[in-house]
Amino acid sequence: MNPYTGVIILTGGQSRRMGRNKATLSIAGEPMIQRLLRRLCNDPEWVPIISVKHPAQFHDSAISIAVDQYPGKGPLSGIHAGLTQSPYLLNLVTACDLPYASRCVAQHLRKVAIKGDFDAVVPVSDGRIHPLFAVYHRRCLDPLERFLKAGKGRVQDFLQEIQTRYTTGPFPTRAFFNMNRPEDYLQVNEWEKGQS
Ligand SMILES: Nc1nc2c(ncn2[C@@H]2O[C@H](COP(=O)(O)OP(=O)(O)OP(=O)(O)O)[C@@H](O)[C@H]2O)c(=O)[nH]1
Repeated sequence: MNPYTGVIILTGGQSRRMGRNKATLSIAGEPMIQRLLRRLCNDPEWVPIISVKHPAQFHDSAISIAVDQYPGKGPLSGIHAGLTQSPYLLNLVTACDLPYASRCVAQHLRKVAIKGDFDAVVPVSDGRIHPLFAVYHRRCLDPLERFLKAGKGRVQDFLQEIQTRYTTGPFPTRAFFNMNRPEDYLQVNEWEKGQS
């Protein structure tokens, strides 16, 4: 198996609940997108692809950008764009609002995907599935395209149409903590203060 894995970082959301762009929220002086690049892509075998709604949203000549082809369809649209752009068979998809996204978890998901040859490997923690920190095989692209063309958009529904493996870990605390609202961001800042 090719050792390279795409890391598709979804940044094309509207951040309505947060009220400001979650991809650029700063944690200990570091914007979320940079934090994710550092945490997940500090090994050359984990190659970032930034999934955006508009090309103007992010620019870095060293990083591949994937632009939504199904605007308004939410995270699945970003996953579709990322998989279209990715030359790799296996791809970690991550939301941009996960401050404690963990490469150990990503590696575990990748191993499970390789061992069982699944279309997607999705973690389950505290009884909740986390499809926005999950590994997707590139062959999800065709079924995903059909799904989106049929006007559908719910991630959970899509996972039922492919060979999805759910895995329960154990996973590190907070690995799937996501910041949707200002109070979640405040909570992360409190945790970070406790670290210093
Ligand atoms: N590329 C792309 N990413 C998206 C899209 N919608 C959501 N995302 C990303 O998917 C992840 C989860 O998004 P949500 O928190 O469900 O939605 P959101 O639009 O960011 O936030 P709300 O407006 O508060 O629902 C985030 O990383 C978003 O940036 C989209 O249409 N395109």
